[in-house]
Amino acid sequence: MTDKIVTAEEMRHYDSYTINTIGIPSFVLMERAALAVRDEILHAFPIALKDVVVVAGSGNNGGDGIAIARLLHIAGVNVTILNIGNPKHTSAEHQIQEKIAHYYQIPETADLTILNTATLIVDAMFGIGIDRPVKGAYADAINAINDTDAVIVAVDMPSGINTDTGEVMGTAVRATTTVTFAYNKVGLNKNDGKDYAGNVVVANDMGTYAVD
Ligand SMILES: NC(=O)C1=CN([C@@H]2O[C@H](COP(=O)(O)OP(=O)(O)OC[C@H]3O[C@@H](n4cnc5c(N)ncnc54)[C@H](OP(=O)(O)O)[C@@H]3O)[C@@H](O)[C@H]2O)[C@@H](O)CC1
Ligand SMILES: [K+]
Repeated sequence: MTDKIVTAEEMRHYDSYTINTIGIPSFVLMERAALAVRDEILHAFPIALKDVVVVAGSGNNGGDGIAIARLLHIAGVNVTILNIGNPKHTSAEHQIQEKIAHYYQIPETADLTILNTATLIVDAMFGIGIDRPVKGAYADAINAINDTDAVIVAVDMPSGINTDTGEVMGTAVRATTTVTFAYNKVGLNKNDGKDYAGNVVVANDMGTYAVD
């Protein structure tokens, strides 16, 4: 157990060392991340599981989200994936998660109105990889998430919150709970990030190696 609080760069360094030097495949880390979020959802929000929508961006945060959708689907939850990312920019891990989700026949849509029927929303748009202000369709999706009465579980970071400063980058998801991976993040503890994150759960058994 550690109370280490890290920046995006530190987290990327630890992830990279764990994957490239130690040799734990990134897909293993992604599955462990997804299992942690699934467990938190099933244990903390059993009464909000009627209609779950996973909002997935095109990077690895979105890949986590699609894995979470699969794990909830396997657990018998009615879950739909709302894809808001750019299909031309999907990460390798995200593409594999998509392929697996298709085999499981998990419903997918690009229609934001599905958010109005959601009892629980998993925010997997952007994690530590957000690098510019959120605009256009991405901002519309975040604002639509915030306009619902659903429980909102953010994956790693509330989308739109700067991992290092806690500042809102244009607009940001207001989460009920944020499940963050390996270590707490600076941006979950200062400025608006503190409020937008809601209850912060650190999934600290990821196996990520904290090398200097
Ligand atoms: N590394 C690991 O081993 C592990 C990582 N894990 C997970 O991966 C996450 C990090 O993944 P990541 O590095 O792919 O970044 P991520 O947060 O998905 O964002 C990049 C994407 O967002 C996009 N984008 C960014 N800003 C944008 C904007 N304003 N407006 C619009 N688009 C914007 C950007 O688009 P592009 O710049 O390509 O156009 C790209 O598609 C991390 O938080 C954790 O959840 C876990 O699985 C555990 C193991
Ligand atoms: K997120």
